[in-house]
Amino acid sequence: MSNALEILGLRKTYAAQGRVPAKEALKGIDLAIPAGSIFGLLGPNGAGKSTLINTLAGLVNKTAGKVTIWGFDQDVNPRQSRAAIGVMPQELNMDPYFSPRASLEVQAGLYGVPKSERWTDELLALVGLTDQANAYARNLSGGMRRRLLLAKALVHRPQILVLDEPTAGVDITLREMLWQNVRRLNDDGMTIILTTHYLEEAEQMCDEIAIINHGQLVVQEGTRELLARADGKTLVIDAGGRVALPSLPAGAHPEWRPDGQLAISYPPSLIRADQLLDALRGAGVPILDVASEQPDLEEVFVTMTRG
Ligand SMILES: Nc1ncnc2c1ncn2[C@@H]1O[C@H](COP(=O)(O)OP(=O)(O)OP(=O)(O)O)[C@@H](O)[C@H]1O
Repeated sequence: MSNALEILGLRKTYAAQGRVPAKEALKGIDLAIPAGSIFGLLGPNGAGKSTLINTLAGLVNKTAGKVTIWGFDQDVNPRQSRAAIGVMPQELNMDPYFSPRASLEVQAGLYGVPKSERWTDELLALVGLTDQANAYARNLSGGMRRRLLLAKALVHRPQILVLDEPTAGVDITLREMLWQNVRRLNDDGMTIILTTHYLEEAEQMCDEIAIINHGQLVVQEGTRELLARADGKTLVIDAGGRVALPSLPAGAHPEWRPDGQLAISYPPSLIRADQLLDALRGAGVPILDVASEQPDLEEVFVTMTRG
């Protein structure tokens, strides 16, 4: 399987309700998600990310387009395509009287997982809920509920795991635990698709990223290639304090930072770092230390979703 998921011409228009007009949330999305990847789906608020994910999960009926999950067309083989995907939703609603163990058993029943193939205890251990296995869900903290949602998404051992904002509002310990789990599942071959508003997290976790805006795909690319699109780097120099600067190659912008460091931003497509260093050295500017800063995903994201 080369692509875990293929989406062609996906459209979704929410019907008008009363005075609320119809809303075209997805305007023809094409997307191919490689099997085995950790794939980030990014976009500003209202871009259509949840609509897309809910379409994959079968929670939203698409208006048009074709969705193929693990080789199964969603409309032709709904059962197989549903079995290949597990979704951890954003909302934390759950039955207050079900224990984590009972929730997982019910979920496994819904997916038709035979008793002999269930892995409830392993799942509870995986998400760190062994001690709470028999507690009422209403007594679980927000973080524990989130972990239970992750376990629920995994009961039928899907090939593809979709995480909708898995770390929104969770503390750093839980966030790390979630990412450890995600990496472990991915190492075992599971394809991971996630949405997040934390771009640093996407930069660290994702092999490939798609950005959507106003219901349209803006870009889909490897994380490294996407970062390389931003033609801006910064050379940060410790000159031992503020000194007079020579004129620098056109396109370079020097600036003194509050900590006394000299930051020169420049387009690497036009200027090489050694040209800047030569110009400084030639003018007798001391270079006690030097570091290079790359643009981050945040900058690329803002540029690509502007307007
Ligand atoms: N059930 C619905 N009925 C009508 N309109 C909807 C419905 N769900 C979403 N929308 C609209 O569709 C658009 C896309 O919403 P969606 O929730 O998919 O965006 P999102 O990218 O997930 O946003 P966020 O980052 O805020 O979660 C928005 O304009 C939203 O108001």
